[in-house]
Amino acid sequence: MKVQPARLAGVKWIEPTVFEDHRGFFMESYNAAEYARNGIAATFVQDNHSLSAEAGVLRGLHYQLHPKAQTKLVRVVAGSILDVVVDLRSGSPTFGQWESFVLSAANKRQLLVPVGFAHGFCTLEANTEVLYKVDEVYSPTHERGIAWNDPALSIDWPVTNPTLSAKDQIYPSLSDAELDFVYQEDER
Ligand SMILES: Cc1cn([C@H]2C[C@H](O)[C@@H](COP(=O)(O)OP(=O)(O)O[C@H]3O[C@@H](C)C(=O)[C@@H](O)[C@H]3O)O2)c(=O)[nH]c1=O
Repeated sequence: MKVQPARLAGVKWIEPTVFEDHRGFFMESYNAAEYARNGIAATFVQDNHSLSAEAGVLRGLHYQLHPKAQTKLVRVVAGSILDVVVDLRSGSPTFGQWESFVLSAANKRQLLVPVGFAHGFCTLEANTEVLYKVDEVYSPTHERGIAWNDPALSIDWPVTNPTLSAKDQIYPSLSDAELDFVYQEDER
């Protein structure tokens, strides 16, 4: 596997080793020891799987507060997404900045989203399935969000009129969001 640091410190772009043959392919989509050797030492406790039926479904921007803050390891097994992370860490040189990545069933890439980031994605194809591991369980009382279209973020989404959940239509802007993340110098 290859792991590359993203522009935003702590975010990692992962290229698994894929073995292709006449039957199709095989890959280790996760291996605790190998990922730890590559600097991804989270202990994952929950696996999530979502299907979005149409292109232009946007889920986000989501995070959980401490003590239920989550590291996420994201991949796509059908279709494709534009995956977006936003730095929410107080004291970070890149606070409020976003970065995006295309994850697809075809490219088999994974994205490591550390604690301290809001996460969201927009589907680029119908019937897109996203799988992600998290290192803290879901906690509705700690769940928070930021408006996907906050002008202060000005994220370059692939659609202007996405399909949203009711919850995602009323999240506040970054300036009004409740945050409890602090940037640590060693977060590379
Ligand atoms: C996230 C989550 C939701 N649920 C339930 C709550 C709700 O009834 C239903 C759908 O939840 P949501 O609308 O929050 O699902 P969704 O909008 O897909 O939320 C997800 O979005 C992406 C971008 C993330 O980063 C995830 O962490 C998560 O927040 O599933 C769980 O039971 N466990 C979970 O871990």
